Amino acid sequence: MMIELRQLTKHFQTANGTIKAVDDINLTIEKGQIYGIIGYSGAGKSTLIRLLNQLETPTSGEVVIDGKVINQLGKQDLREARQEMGMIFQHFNILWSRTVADNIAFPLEINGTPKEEQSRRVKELVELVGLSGREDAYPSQLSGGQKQRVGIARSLANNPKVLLCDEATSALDPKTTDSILDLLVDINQKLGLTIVLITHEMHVIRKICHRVAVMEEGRFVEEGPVLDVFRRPKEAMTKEFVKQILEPEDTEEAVEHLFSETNLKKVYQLTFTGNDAKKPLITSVVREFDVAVNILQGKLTQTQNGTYGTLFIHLDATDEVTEDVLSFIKARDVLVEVVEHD
Ligand SMILES: Nc1ncnc2c1ncn2[C@@H]1O[C@H](COP(=O)(O)OP(=O)(O)OP(=O)(O)O)[C@@H](O)[C@H]1O
Repeated sequence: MMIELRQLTKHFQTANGTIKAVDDINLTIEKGQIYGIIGYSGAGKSTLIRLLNQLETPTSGEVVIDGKVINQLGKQDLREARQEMGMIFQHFNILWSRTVADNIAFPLEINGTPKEEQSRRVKELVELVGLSGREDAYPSQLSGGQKQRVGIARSLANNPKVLLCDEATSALDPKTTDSILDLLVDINQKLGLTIVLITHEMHVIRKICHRVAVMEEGRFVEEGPVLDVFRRPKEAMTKEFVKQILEPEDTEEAVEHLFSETNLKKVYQLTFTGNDAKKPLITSVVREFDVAVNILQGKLTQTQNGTYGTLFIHLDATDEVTEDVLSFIKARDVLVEVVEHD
């Protein structure tokens, strides 16, 4: 395992009393995992991520990174341990007076890496993050996505084992967000890097995380594989986040609309939870059975663990064939519910 938090607590004393920013958190993150922590503003996410690299020291508890209890290290050892953790930020934290190449070289200069080695490493990193050709540009000449690519390259300069991402895409538009998230997955796979990210956007969790924790008032109210949490959100807060990507009200409205526009009496709602894809399933139904399948509406979303979402279909077949088709679908681990018009 790469990261372990043991009864981790951080309290702040303020004029209005004690704030429990992080309150007795236990967590294990495996090597190579992309771990997401989601919560609203004030939940304690920033404090938690800052505890991971000791920008904050805990009130009590332990932060274990790659076998070392880093909140008990002396200065020199802590400096070394920190080199194994890169961090990227919402507002990029890049140096405006330096070129792309010199920004990326900065951490290498600081730790005295020889010039030649610096140039070699910068070239590698520029390629890795897709900035070839922009080495001599200044930050003001770059788009937001490119600035974050510089931030990512710089954070990787010292070959860290862990990358911490603090709302790394929150300042970017949706398309740029997706390209940066794709880059993070690419780096995770190529380098086997463990990634911990904090966000208030479910889309980010959905797109790249393997596991997620939902944080509220310093605690994790829910934790697990992304798909399990999507499938069975237990807490009200989690349901709100899951809604961000599934919008069930829209679906209900759409079905009402469907019934009012057509004279259909019965449709089937298929819920996919981690299956490969809808297409092969529907194609094989049509091949195997004497049935016409109308796909009425659907919202399917890809996660790191498979497809999640719902599809509304209408079947034009005899009752017997319909029964067989439904059994066939259910046998493929798809939940089937009947929606009837009343
Ligand atoms: N240095 C500090 N001194 C006092 N209180 C603090 C300090 N840092 C954070 N807090 C408080 O701790 C709580 C958690 O803050 P934190 O910034 O970790 O939350 P967050 O989930 O990251 O929210 P945001 O996204 O707004 O930063 C808040 O109530 C905040 O006001």
